[in-house]
Amino acid sequence: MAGIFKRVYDWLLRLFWATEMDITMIGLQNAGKTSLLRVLAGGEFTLDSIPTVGFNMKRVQKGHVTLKCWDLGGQPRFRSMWERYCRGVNAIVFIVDSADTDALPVARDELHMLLEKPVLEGIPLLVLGNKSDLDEKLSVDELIDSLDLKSISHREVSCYGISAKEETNLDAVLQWLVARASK
Ligand SMILES: Nc1nc2c(ncn2[C@@H]2O[C@H](COP(=O)(O)OP(=O)(O)OP(=O)(O)O)[C@@H](O)[C@H]2O)c(=O)[nH]1
Ligand SMILES: [Mg+2]
Repeated sequence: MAGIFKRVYDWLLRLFWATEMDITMIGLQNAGKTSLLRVLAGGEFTLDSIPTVGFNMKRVQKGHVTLKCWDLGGQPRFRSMWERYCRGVNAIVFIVDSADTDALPVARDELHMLLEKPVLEGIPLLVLGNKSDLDEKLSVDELIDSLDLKSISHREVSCYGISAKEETNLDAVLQWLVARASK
């Protein structure tokens, strides 16, 4: 019975208070952006995910909020597009493979270079250390240090550990994003 009330309540919220927000997901190749988006959108996790060429877009529904998620290719040849797709969005999600310590210095440099662009000033940033299911993963504190997140100013910054594979902490990700819908 409670389930029916919840569905009717969500439907009324959507009807009278529908909100759409833009989210851009960036990060180096193989971080797990496309895998995360696929799982958030209700799809299955696959180990043989194909590298993104250009970008991919999916809508994710969370209550009355529709998250329009732009998932960009992370290979070097696509990184020059990141800035364009980050302009004017409600939040930027930067994803790293938390078990790939060799890639972190490059990820840090790419992130800081992007955030220096004046046009992106103030846009909230959510950093996700993906693949927390792997033994070699770094902790959130280690990620904050490796990516030098404490030096970032003039914007909100949060960092979570997640696993797209095991669907760990994904609800916290959606809640964080939805809370930035009207900002
Ligand atoms: N163990 C584990 N593997 C993951 C996880 N998320 C993604 N992967 C794997 O990591 C690889 C890369 O995933 P993608 O989602 O294609 O990575 P991407 O960031 O979209 O890569 P580009 O599109 O090239 O930028 C795939 O083999 C995925 O199966 C995770 O949470 N845990
Ligand atoms: Mg991809």
